[in-house]
Amino acid sequence: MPVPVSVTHQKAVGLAAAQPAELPTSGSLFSGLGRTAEDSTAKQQSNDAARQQQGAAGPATAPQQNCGGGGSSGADIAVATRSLTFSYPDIDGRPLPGRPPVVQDMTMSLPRGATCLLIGPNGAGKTTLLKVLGGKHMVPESAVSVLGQPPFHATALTSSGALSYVGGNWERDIAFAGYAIPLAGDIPASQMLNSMPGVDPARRQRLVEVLDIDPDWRMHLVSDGQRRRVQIAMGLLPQVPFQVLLLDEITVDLDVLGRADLMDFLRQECRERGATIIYATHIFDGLESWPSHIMYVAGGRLQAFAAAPDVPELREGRLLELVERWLRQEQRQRAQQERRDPAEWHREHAAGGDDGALHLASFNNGWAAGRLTSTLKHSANAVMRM
Ligand SMILES: Nc1ncnc2c1ncn2[C@@H]1O[C@H](COP(=O)(O)OP(=O)(O)OP(=O)(O)O)[C@@H](O)[C@H]1O
Repeated sequence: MPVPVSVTHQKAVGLAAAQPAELPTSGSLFSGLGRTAEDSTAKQQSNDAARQQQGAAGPATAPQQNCGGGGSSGADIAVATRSLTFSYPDIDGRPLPGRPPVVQDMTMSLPRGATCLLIGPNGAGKTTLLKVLGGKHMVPESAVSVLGQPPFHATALTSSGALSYVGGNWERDIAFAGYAIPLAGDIPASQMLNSMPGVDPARRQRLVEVLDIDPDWRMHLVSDGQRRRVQIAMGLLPQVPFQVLLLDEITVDLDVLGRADLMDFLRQECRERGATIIYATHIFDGLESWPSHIMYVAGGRLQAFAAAPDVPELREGRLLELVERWLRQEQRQRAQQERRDPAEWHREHAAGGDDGALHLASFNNGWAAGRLTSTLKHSANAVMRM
């Protein structure tokens, strides 16, 4: 039986819970700022000092002034990565040949109470990053810390509901029927919502109201957006309300009102309880005032990470403009890269980076049963290759 593990880079060692982030914020990515990581850190330290003077430090306000955790204690950090690198494995457990890691050398930390927008083009690695943070893929214990613990190894984090990942469509693979079959049994919504043990009835009722769920909905007759509302409620219900919530474009099917109410509710949860949310999305309208932090990923790398007050476009209601500029820039860079010598590109990426020493910590994270045809395409087995 293959053990679910992953292929990682050997640089990922020694995450201390209270490590300040190496802020990858780049001045050129934020208009009118010219701000460097050092500037951000200095500003943050002065903000921290001002907060101490005012005696106003607390989980609800701290993230507004705290980008990467510099100046924060370990207990204040909700999510941290250090040199996090992750590759999906081929059928033999080794990285897919010729493909760079999907997440590369990512170092950051996010304080408790933060509402962080995760932005990036299609295929940037957002879902993969959220799944790694959500404990769905194994990486070295030293590479990721959520609430002070490695999320894959500390299973109580996810089983208790303290760490929750809500993403993708509510679907599953069913043998002989196909992949990604929508979950659509003839089950009333009320039965699903009541099936979770130990839930505070007031919280359940609140979620039903926020998400405007009709308990009489039958799950095989609902629309995509209605199914999504129940899915989100189930993700937010557990007995221990989330401390860290990872949302992977969950609002895509929701109407404008449903989305606005949900985002308000989530921000309130962070302010009142010091919970932390990372939200990956491609829909930006009306989100300018939502995030306390903004994180931009492209090509598997963290390209920018900033506290909201440091991003003029957020203050000025021009988030969409900022994202469009980032994506166009990424598109241009990708086009240039593709024009480069492909052999050189292959050597650089397949070798796992500058030192060329890709370390196979372990194999077979993405258990490949049933996916033989897709994985054989990359296999060294010439006879079976499609
Ligand atoms: N199970 C998998 N096996 C191999 N490669 C994968 C797997 N899942 C994703 N990838 C690859 O990883 C890369 C990043 O995918 P990911 O889904 O994390 O991107 P994303 O930023 O969430 O994209 P989108 O915005 O389109 O949802 C893509 O190149 C994708 O092909």
